[in-house]
Amino acid sequence: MPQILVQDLAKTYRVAERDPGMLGAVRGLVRRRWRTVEALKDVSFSLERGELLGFIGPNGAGKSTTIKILSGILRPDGGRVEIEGLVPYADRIKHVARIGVVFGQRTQLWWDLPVIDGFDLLRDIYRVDPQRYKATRDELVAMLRLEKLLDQPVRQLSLGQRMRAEIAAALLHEPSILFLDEPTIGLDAPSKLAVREFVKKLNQERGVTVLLTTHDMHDIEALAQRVIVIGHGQVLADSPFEALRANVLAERRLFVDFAGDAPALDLPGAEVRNRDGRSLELAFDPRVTSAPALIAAITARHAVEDIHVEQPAIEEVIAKFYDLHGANEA
Ligand SMILES: Nc1ncnc2c1ncn2[C@@H]1O[C@H](COP(=O)(O)OP(=O)(O)OP(=O)(O)O)[C@@H](O)[C@H]1O
Repeated sequence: MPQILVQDLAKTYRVAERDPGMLGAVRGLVRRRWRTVEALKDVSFSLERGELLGFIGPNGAGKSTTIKILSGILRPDGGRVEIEGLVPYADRIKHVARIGVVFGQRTQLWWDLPVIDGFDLLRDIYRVDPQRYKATRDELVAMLRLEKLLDQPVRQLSLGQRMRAEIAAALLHEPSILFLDEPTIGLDAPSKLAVREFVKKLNQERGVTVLLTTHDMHDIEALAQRVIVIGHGQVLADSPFEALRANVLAERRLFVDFAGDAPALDLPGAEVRNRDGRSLELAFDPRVTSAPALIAAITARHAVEDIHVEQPAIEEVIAKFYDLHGANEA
């Protein structure tokens, strides 16, 4: 039995419609019109203990809705969810003791309280054994470099500092599963790296299962062994990222700087993408030709100063995938 099982999950929201202007607002008070939004149609996947899953999709695809259902905040309209044998929305109290949740855009700490007091409150809420709590807290404080922040009210923390405190807060009761909804949103580069490094360690050394949603493809590249892409309320892909790349945008790019002006080249299997002064950019499909074959053909006929090969950035691969599935912003 997988640790997380999701089958045919469906969730529809009812949204009040309003005509524009003041008159529309008044009319809306008297007679409401409703529209439905199918956030999830039939989402199915499962996760084994210790996996680190990147859960991605364009804006409005249903990622947060899925996390809210998995964490027991929302009840689905259809389908089945079981996490360690519990149904999150039905067995909420038992369930929340086993999971940690971080929503990048919201805080679970108390805005006006010093960080350490918020931690202590969570200890009481989760009824964590005091000795165990102290050991876990001190370890998290050291790992996330929170020592100097403990006495500061949460509202005084920078975004990056707050995010580190939020992650610690979500882990004080030692959950076996961590849901991270955009944990690096708005963070500067060093803070992003710190969060990534911590999440990786938590997963690899403690075996905590992680489900991560993010729009930052570098998070995915750095962390996720497996990626699920959702769009239109459905799972569009579920595979290791490299398999997705191979299916979507296998092409490689060859960048050549010539000793003189870049020549007009016509090489089988390669297409000139850009030619500018002495530089040339070629795109090629590695299943058709290879970088060494192209380099050999070019250097046999032309004096070359520099040459390197790149693969398309992960953002490009994902953008192309959304495009192919007509899944841009739902
Ligand atoms: N409380 C709500 N009431 C009405 N509609 C909602 C509500 N929450 C989400 N939706 C709608 O459900 C759909 C899925 O939203 P959700 O927040 O799950 O997407 P997401 O993939 O997390 O998007 P993003 O990447 O923009 O955060 C969207 O069309 C959204 O407008």
